[in-house]
Amino acid sequence: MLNNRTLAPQELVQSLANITGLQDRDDLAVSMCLTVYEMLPVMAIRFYRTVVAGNGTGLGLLVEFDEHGVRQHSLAASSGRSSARPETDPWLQGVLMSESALHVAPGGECLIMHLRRKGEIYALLDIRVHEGLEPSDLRLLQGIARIYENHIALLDYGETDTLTGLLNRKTLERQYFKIVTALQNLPAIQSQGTGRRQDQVPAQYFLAVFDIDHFKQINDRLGHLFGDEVLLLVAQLMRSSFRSDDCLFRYGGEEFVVILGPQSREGVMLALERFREQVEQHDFPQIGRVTLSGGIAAIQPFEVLSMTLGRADQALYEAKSSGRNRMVFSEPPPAADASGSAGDDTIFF
Ligand SMILES: Nc1nc2c(ncn2[C@@H]2O[C@H](COP(=O)(O)OP(=O)(O)OP(=O)(O)O)[C@@H](O)[C@H]2O)c(=O)[nH]1
Repeated sequence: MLNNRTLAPQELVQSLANITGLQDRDDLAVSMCLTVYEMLPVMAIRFYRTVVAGNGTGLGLLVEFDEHGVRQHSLAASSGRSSARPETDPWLQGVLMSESALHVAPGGECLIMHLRRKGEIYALLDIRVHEGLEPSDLRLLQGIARIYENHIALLDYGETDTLTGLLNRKTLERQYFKIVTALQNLPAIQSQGTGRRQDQVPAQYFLAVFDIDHFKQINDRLGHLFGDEVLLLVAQLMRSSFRSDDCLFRYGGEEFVVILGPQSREGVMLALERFREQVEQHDFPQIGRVTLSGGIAAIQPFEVLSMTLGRADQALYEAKSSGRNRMVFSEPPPAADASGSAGDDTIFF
């Protein structure tokens, strides 16, 4: 069924105000779809997020909007990894590779629009219409897309650490809360699953804390500017070493946090060891060799951030006191099993 509604200007402004009032990117995607659906004569809208797959960039369906209402697919911890099936439509894949921001299918009944973030394609909006949109509708659509992109840029600015460009401490709290909420809802998510093997994702998330070894000596010997340069280089090494859907934070000073998952304990240890070795082997200008130590804790569904951080910190302390330049796993809290820990279970989406 075609949505023939045309919004009055005051409703339009209200809709746009709603978009710019949101901080959660998943809610933002829903609000964006709702606005377009209400504003233009469309039949259906799909919002895809770009996801990094093994062999390049793919698409994950995040929101579907049509006459039946809205269907939102879970993203794994909002990390950009869609739990929905990956999109394999060759036309959509082609659009993803293209430079042009707006694509109209022959016949005009399908429009795809790029949504960009930091110059890269961040999402695709797939709009199905009964007949081609008017030029004025297209301009309206492009305007909404600009508002969305500008708002994402502002969110990015508020969520990142100015020196390293990594996510900041405030964002860690929000991200952590999202993960534990998803883990707590695990049984509900499981019951909605298709049960297909390829839809199964290991349910464990991990939090790792790193601290640069003897960083004070670097500052004392060469000055804070050199110290800052080391922080910057470590952040760059983090970006190149970890997967793009791992969440990287500067926690404060020379402490960094990574949230990894869903992953196995072995996979996490492998990733962290690889990063530790990369830092150890990197030639830091004027300084030479820099090492770091880390502590890792599995995130428990009913544990608050300060407790998980506390366990990771304790493991970090052990890494420091047993010689530095190493990663140490924290043991789960004694009550973990009784509290509904996901353990080695699987999240079904
Ligand atoms: N350059 C720079 N230094 C910082 C920043 N934040 C914290 N520091 C410094 O980081 C140093 C941390 O030193 P310590 O906590 O004693 O630890 P460490 O020297 O790394 O020793 P270990 O952690 O035990 O290996 C202090 O000298 C802080 O002043 C920053 O943003 N820039």
